[in-house]
Amino acid sequence: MTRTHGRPPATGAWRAGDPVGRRSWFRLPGPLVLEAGGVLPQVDLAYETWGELDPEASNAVLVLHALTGDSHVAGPAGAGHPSRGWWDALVGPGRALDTDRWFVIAPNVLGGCQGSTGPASAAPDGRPWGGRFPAITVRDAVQAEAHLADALGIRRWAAVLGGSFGGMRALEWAAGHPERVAAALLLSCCAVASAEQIAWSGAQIEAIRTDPDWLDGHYHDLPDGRGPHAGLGVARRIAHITYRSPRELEQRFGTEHQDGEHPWRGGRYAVESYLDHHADKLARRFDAASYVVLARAMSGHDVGRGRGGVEAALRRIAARTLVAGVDSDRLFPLEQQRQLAESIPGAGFGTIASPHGHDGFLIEADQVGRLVTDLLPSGR
Ligand SMILES: CC(=O)SCCNC(=O)CCNC(=O)[C@H](O)C(C)(C)COP(=O)(O)OP(=O)(O)OC[C@H]1O[C@@H](n2cnc3c(N)ncnc32)[C@H](O)[C@@H]1OP(=O)(O)O
Ligand SMILES: N[C@@H](CCO)C(=O)O
Repeated sequence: MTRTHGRPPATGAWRAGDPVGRRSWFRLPGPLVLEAGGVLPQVDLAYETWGELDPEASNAVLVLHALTGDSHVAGPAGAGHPSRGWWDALVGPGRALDTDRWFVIAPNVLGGCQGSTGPASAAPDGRPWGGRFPAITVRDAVQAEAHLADALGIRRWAAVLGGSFGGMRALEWAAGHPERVAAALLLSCCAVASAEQIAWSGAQIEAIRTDPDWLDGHYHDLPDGRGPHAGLGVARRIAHITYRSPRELEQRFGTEHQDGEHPWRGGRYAVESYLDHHADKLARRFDAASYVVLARAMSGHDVGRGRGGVEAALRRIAARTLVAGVDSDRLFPLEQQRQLAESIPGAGFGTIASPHGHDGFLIEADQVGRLVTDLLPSGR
């Protein structure tokens, strides 16, 4: 296993109290045979860690990111990360995931584009996988993560945490490897993708595939960084609407025009400008083919597949489990999490109160922190 240790960047917004993360890469010991039938001959996972693994490897907490997240859970921008960690407030000395006690580890998902093997990575012929990258599932991603855990000597996670796509993987860990998960926090996720979730993703995927620079996914070696960036931007616009609540959009933007622009004269409403901003930001940092592969994996999520159905799969879970969702989430409605909690033996259920919709699990860090504290055992 190759490990390279990170250090605080020489410049950038380093803050007192920031935990020192280490960025590392792990190569799977052999080919990964995929649930849908393909094989990835070589797989690398990029991951970051905070804190120290104890000698018994008993204090490891796995944090799993959402669709366009990455391994950078905490800490300043820098070293390939354009912004601060996405759950920055949760990880560090004295925080909910206290790095004086817990060894926190976050991999970039299989199929991703922030260091782990994905469509932009080189295939065995040396050229980018592009459109040849095989279909992957939530289960494949967890299988790759299990190899990483093995390599680090972690037989059992003290806890596995994730929201949305990360929550799907956390659930898959708990149901597929019950003996390896002591506690699980399942946020803003579901047992099986709903028709509406698949429909939203399908529209986003179509936006990418109809971009003239999609080229069936074979765009990675086009000159000047050309690619289906416009299509990815449209996908993000569609997705971002589903990530926020109608009430929030109304209160923040209403019918306001963007400064200096008028919609009757070719200008934009403020809410359109806001979506443009999120589209541009994602198109700059994310690979469209990864987006397609991961969105497809989310649509294929079904924890009950091959396990006698959802109820039977959820009954296998042995972890102390807490399920929570955001009260204003229209993409992963709270009812899905309530049903999950009811079907998992002994699971607790919590509500994150937020006007922000699905993204509330990222934004309401204080409330998520309290859920983490409730879940993790206190004392040493
Ligand atoms: C770069 C990275 O994100 S690294 C990888 C980690 N990322 C992830 O895990 C993805 C998850 N993150 C996300 O989905 C989102 O970024 C969230 C949920 C964290 C954002 O939530 P919020 O903090 O509520 O941000 P919000 O949706 O209000 O957007 C704020 C941005 O919109 C911009 N904005 C607001 N109104 C307008 C407008 N009318 N026109 C244009 N831009 C606007 C703000 O300037 C701000 O820009 P900035 O983010 O570049 O500073
Ligand atoms: N906004 C988040 C939530 C997706 O569930 C992301 O882009 O990853």
